[in-house]
Amino acid sequence: MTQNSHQTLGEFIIENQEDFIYSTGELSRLLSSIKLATKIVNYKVNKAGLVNILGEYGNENVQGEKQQKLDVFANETFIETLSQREVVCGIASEENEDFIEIKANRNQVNSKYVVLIDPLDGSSNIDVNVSVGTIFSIYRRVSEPGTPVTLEDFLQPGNKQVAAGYVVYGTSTMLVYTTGNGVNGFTLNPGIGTFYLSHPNLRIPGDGSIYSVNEGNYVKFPQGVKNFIKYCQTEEDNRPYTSRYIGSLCSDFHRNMLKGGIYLYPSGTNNPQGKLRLLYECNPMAYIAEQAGGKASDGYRRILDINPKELHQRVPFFCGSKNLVEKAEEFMAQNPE
Ligand SMILES: O=P(O)(O)OC[C@H]1O[C@](O)(COP(=O)(O)O)[C@@H](O)[C@@H]1O
Ligand SMILES: [Mg+2]
Ligand SMILES: [Mg+2]
Repeated sequence: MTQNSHQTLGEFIIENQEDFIYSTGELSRLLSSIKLATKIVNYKVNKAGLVNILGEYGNENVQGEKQQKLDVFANETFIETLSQREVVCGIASEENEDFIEIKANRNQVNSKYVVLIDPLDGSSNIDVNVSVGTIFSIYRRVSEPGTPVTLEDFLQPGNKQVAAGYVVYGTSTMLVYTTGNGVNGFTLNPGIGTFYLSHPNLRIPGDGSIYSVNEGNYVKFPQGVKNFIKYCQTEEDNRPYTSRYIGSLCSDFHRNMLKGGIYLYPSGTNNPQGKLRLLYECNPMAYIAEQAGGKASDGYRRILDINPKELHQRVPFFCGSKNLVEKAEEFMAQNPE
């Protein structure tokens, strides 16, 4: 792997494509298209209040959530940017009920990749100028190229991902991704419109003193989670830990990756499967966490080994520093649901 701190994302993608077992340059073109779509979304996010893109769009998505204008803009931007470049044969998105087969001139796009995407993560923070993100997950299709794309091409376990990443539109805009050879972070220089390698070889500290969970749901949590939160708050050893919760998965995950910590979105009496979606939120973040030395589970099972059944299925999510996730799992095992 070649790295120098002033390397651009474009150079990094090209210079490291040989590390990718299926390397033909196709994945590099796909990653470059995601980079382009990210810049277009970033341009809107940064001046959201000035360009009438705050507030609700007026529709509900398949999750029953009110779509924000920026959800729709980001969704359309990623779908258009990837489709026009014929770098994917199919796209599944949080904002679309079904997957989209990409056709060019009515013919099947001959790409071997499908992408699953959360175009705008942390939607509840858009209107209040708190950082939001984008999450993507890439697989090789399982159906034969040239044949219709199938649901099976998307319902693959996370351990089959060939690449995954997220973007944080925060104080600066960062894109963090992996193709299975470690995790690297790039910061956008808005003046030039170029991403530069700013965080090479990211590693999550094994331990940490930050826990991120919406404690407003405390009474609905499983006993194991309640006990883990009490453990974090107990004055003992290097505890109590610090509670930090932004309410944007990308931003909470990113902070915990840099500082050490755990993010939890457990099941609750109101949502037995939790809130986060396995395919385009938990799998990509779990792949990045593991590639950076961290861990991700649903409290019991490794997220990446879960066999998906539905496009928008949800799973409880425990992710971050290895020792903290294992501690939380200990409490879950002591109080099985
Ligand atoms: O407001 P809650 O229930 O704590 O949920 C916050 C979580 O939901 C999400 O906003 C879900 O993602 P979307 O915004 O993409 O739907 C996560 O980013 C975040 O961690
Ligand atoms: Mg999300
Ligand atoms: Mg979203």
